[in-house]
Amino acid sequence: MSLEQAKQVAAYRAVDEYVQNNSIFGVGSGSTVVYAVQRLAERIELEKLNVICIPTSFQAKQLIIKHKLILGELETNPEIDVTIDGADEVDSNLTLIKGGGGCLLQEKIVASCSKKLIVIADYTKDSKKLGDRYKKGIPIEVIPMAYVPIKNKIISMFGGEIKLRSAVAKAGPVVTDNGNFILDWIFPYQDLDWEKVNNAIKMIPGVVETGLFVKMCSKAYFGQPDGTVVESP
Ligand SMILES: O=C(CO)[C@H](O)[C@H](O)COP(=O)(O)O
Repeated sequence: MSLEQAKQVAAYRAVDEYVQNNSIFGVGSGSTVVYAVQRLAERIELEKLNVICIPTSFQAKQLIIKHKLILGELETNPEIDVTIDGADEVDSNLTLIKGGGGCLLQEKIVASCSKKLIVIADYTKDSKKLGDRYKKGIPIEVIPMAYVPIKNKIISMFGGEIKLRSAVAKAGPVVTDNGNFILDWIFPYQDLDWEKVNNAIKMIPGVVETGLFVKMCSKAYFGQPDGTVVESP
């Protein structure tokens, strides 16, 4: 079974278990979420469900529109029943690294408004300790004018290495859906208190949000190479 199929089985399982009629649903971002929205659209059509979808990015909004689902916003629906989203790495405490796709700010806002955040991923994202699997670092969304001082401050506080994320089909940095830059912090591989690290980074002026999701995720589904799905916890 391919990695894509592993993503799909995890996504289908989560949507089947968590999406209910007359609910508000947060739509995460990334390649795994594409399968979740596919399944959601199938269920809505078959079961005639009433589900309002709140996007976490431009990509998520496009998916909602493409599948002709009901598009909502936090202004009118500030309380979300469940959000299903991908992750770059999930440790044994369900602490997440997110933002590999650059959408961490809106993902965290929507997750913070959700009664439940459910993660869907393939088996390569399932780790014991952050840094075991995802080697690109923790994404940090920053105000462009402040990226150099922020980079220096994080390195002097915690060490490691920081790269300004570069765009692929454009010269220069990635600019997020919110007009900001992304720093990828390759942190020293050691036992860190992620809640403290997250709070300390967030206190630096110019930091908008980090891709560290601590105590936010209720459950993770990992699609396996044999087509089964492993749940955590
Ligand atoms: O945090 C994210 C985007 O900001 C994604 O959820 C994360 O990068 C996982 O993406 P994929 O499902 O493509 O592996």
